[in-house]
Amino acid sequence: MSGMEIRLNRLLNEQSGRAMIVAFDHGQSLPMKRGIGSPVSLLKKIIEGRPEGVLINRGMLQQCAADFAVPGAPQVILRADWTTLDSDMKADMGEAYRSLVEPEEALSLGATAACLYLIGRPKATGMFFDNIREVAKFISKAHKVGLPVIVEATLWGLKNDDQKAVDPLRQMCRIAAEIGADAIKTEYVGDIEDEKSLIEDVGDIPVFTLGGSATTPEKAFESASQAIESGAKGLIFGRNVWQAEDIVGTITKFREIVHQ
Ligand SMILES: O=C(CO)COP(=O)(O)O
Repeated sequence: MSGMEIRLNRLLNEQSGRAMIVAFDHGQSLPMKRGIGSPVSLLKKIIEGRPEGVLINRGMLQQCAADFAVPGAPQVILRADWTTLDSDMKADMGEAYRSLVEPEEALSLGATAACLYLIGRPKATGMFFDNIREVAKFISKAHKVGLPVIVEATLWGLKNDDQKAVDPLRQMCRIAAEIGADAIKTEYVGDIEDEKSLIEDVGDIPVFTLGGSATTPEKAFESASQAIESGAKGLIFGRNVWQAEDIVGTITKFREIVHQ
């Protein structure tokens, strides 16, 4: 077993073999809702809920390194890139993608894994060429130092109307798997059989489901359950966790769904 596999398995719960991961990497690419408080106190609450991992950017990891250094703290998944996700930013500067952190830096910052976007169907087709090359290069460098890479395969490009269209999304996930992703992060497409087909099509690597914008707790819990029923290895949920009134209680509920 390689260092990469050892690190990837650290993300999984020892009983269920699955993971509830909280994404808190939004501030780098999206406007944050006013009044939700300091990112440091939010991150401390997230850590208190004891998810298996937290997806964050370099800056917040630097500010909260001590909280991740205590025994039993969640594993760190470092967001290693940036893109224009916000519609105002897209209107202002167009679609763009850059990787920001090298695999060696991710390791030295304490990351167990890194996460990078692969954004399907941008209007600016050149962006996809850059995106796929940068992710593939990152994977090849990361594997030299034993760092697993989660590729976030999406249809967030401006050419696309339906971000959950199963066949083009299945293709994006397959591309991510083919360029060497160790795990995939992608949408729950809203139908268990469709999601199963997408998960099956990437082979043997784990697929984690992302959350999307905040909805009612009932809807978020339902789509989380369906994603797990489809065969997802876990959740990487953000706004439905840290925009909730009771962050720790919400993580506990998602953990029950994932580890049932
Ligand atoms: O994809 C994510 C951020 O990287 C997950 O966060 P959301 O659940 O808020 O969409």
